[in-house]
Amino acid sequence: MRVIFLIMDSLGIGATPDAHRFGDQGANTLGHIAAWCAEGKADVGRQGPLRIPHLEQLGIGLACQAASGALPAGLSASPALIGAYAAAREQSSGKDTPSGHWELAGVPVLSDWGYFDKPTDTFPPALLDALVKRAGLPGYLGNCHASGTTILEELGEAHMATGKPIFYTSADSVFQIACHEDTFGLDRLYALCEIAREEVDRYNICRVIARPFVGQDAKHFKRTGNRHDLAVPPPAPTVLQKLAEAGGQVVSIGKIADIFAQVGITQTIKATGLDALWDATLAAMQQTPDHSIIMTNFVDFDQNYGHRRDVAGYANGLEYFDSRLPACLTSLREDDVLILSADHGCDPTWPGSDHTREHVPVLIHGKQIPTGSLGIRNTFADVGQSIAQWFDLAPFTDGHAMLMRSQTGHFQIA
Ligand SMILES: O=P(O)(O)O[C@H]1O[C@H](CO)[C@@H](O)[C@H]1O
Ligand SMILES: [Mn+2]
Ligand SMILES: [Mn+2]
Repeated sequence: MRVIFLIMDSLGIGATPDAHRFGDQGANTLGHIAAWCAEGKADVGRQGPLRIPHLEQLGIGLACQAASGALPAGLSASPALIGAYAAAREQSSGKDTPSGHWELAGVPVLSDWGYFDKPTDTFPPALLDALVKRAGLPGYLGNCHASGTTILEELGEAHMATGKPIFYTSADSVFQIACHEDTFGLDRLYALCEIAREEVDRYNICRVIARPFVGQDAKHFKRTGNRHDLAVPPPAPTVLQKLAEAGGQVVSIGKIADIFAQVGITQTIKATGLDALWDATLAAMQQTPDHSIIMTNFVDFDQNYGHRRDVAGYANGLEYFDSRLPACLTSLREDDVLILSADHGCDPTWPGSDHTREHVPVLIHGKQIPTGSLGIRNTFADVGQSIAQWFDLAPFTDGHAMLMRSQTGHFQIA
């Protein structure tokens, strides 16, 4: 058996009961995108109601309805279902990318991360001093909460002129560093991030993120695919690590290896953009042996559309993603299982530029997988627990398997 595990980064399907803790009551990434499309408010580069027929057949509309009480506008109430679907709630304390991925892989993060809360003068002086000293910097810019593209427009030129890196953060437990690839240098940025990783450990920060960019001036700055995330390792063995230790293959495509701090990954494939991520995923499906997990993170939904509050862009991305699904479905072997899910929401119609606390879809398809509802799941860890059961790995303390696999490879709703 192989599991093809595709993460549509930030594709939430409706606020969770605890969303008020985050100011996210009423958020609904998929629901609001579909509504805007149906109202003709997302006609840039595409037109009209949201068209995602293959995701619909996998149950995404019904999962959104189960989570939010409403079917996304334009989607069918009775699609010709080809899989089992659920809506899952996050148990982890944060709504960040690593927490979401780790919980999906069986390991929720119940402790709190450290956060840099203040909107300006954000970072502790001791941290800033240590970075300037250890990295031999002429100073720094930023030191605030910001959207990563807005801050380039504001400070990118000053950065080029002074050589001072741009430090910023968000509602997530992150320390982000933006530097120009040519004037500052990519290797220097990565080296600076390594130092920062050591320095932010004492603040219990989940990730340092290198945010390299290119371009001559504020109007033309563009972030590149050389983004690099330095995460702390997951707090306990994930299903990836368990399978790798049992001799299986774990293929990371895109950001997955970074998100898991390389733990439990046996092969890393880099790719940038929805098209290249799909190409790499389909190629890996041809080459990867039995007893393996292929896991891909489709970051564009989050990074290019969700955080940018770009509804039309998000809709366009979803329609493109959907158009690549048939090739994936026909590449599935007899006992392969395809899982589509997300790590948190990032509603592009929501105020600000941060993630939103939402249910995520869990869409499971395979030749042996029954069709129907798997209900509302109280933790994303139900996904990791299921995969562990399928591969006959030791069970997790969190989560309940959603579908049980018998010795003969037959699946049954648990
Ligand atoms: O605004 P940009 O730089 O895309 O950053 C976003 O990406 C980070 C990682 O997901 C989030 O914490 C958010 O700050
Ligand atoms: Mn994410
Ligand atoms: Mn994000």
